[in-house]
Amino acid sequence: MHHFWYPRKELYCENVPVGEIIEKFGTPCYIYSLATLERHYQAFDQAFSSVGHLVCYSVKANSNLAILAALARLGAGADIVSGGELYRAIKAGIPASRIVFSGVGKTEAEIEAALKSDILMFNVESLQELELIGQMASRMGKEARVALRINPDVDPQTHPYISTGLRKNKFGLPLDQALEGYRLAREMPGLSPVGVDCHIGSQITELSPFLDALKRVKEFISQLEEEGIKIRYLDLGGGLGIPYRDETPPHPTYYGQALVKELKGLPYTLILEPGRVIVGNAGILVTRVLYTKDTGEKRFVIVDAGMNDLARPSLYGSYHEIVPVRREERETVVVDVVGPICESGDFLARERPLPEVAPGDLLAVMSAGAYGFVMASNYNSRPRPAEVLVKGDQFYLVRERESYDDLIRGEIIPWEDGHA
Ligand SMILES: Cc1ncc(COP(=O)(O)O)c(C=O)c1O
Ligand SMILES: N[C@@H](CCCC[NH3+])C(=O)O
Repeated sequence: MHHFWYPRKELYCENVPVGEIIEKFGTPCYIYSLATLERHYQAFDQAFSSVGHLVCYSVKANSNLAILAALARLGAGADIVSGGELYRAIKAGIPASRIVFSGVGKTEAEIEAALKSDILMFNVESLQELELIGQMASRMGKEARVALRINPDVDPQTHPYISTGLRKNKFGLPLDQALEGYRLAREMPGLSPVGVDCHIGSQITELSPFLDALKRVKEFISQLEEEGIKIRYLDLGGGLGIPYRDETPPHPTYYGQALVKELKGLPYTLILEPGRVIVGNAGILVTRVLYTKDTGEKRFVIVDAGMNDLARPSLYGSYHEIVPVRREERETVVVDVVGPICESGDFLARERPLPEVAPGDLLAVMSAGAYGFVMASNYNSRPRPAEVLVKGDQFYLVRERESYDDLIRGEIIPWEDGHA
């Protein structure tokens, strides 16, 4: 469910006509619905209300400060994967005591910042990282709370680029190495092994991979207990999918029920790291048609948003619904919707039936709230788009469109200003 709708002929976000926002801020433009975001967070949180739990929103999905601050107000924690995400989460008011730090390549500087902030837990992904965190914590007179991320070797049946829980993926540790890690963590003075972590992939649309992973995690925890290692936190990661087209992922309520059923009576605080399911359908990308052309071979709709603004179609062949901002009686034609980037792989949709459009028309690319702006780049020296948040009948600019000055910030010509 989301709050993008057509009360009459024009697309609205909550109670604001999308066209009105575009008149003010131009295209391309990401537009987010606060009501959708809040509703998704609350539905997800509610699904786990019968057990001790903490929802750590996965910042990588959409890290705009306003989005993070809105979630912070609802009591969300954060799943971060970099020093930059730590900085954002704290700036947005998410307490460090609700932050978990995942990722295979944490640097010393990032670990130090997280230790100084006293985050809830490090989700550790290698034995070398574990040792480094232990040494650094000891040096700083601290004890780092850690979980090892185990790789349960289950197939999440998602796009290979976003599957993370197979043995061949770079994420986590195989069970035997993880066990070794817990033994090490128990002995090292700077470490307190308090959790077990597992995340198997993203855009998962079935319950079974989650349940398979949980089964292996539970078996692993029993093994730990046999060794006298008792954990408090069970972090099951994120990954619940959303409908982009005709997928039918389980509703968070059923996902919650299924996991909770497996955990009833166990003395763990459950941590969840949802990203896409919270923010994916709370955002759209609005773009303007620049030109149309029919090459005889194909019909193209050339728009002002490209793969630099929304990478998912080019990167994964992902499907995003595209709808006209103004609905009119028009003939349906099959087109490729392409951007201005000089790459043949720059498309938002291929072979897509769409109502015929003309230059100047606005199109909305739906379900673009997750892994949209965060993956945008400046390729072809294109400033990244504006981001706008809608709340009821109000709308707020939450990130300015980048300027040409932003594009060259930090660049230096060595032979100017006496440099060389
Ligand atoms: C460790 C970790 N946690 C959480 C997430 C969030 O995943 P999703 O947006 O699919 O919920 C990801 C991304 O896949 C991740 O790598
Ligand atoms: N960027 C991916 C998801 C990656 C999840 C991060 N572990 C997507 O757009 O679907």
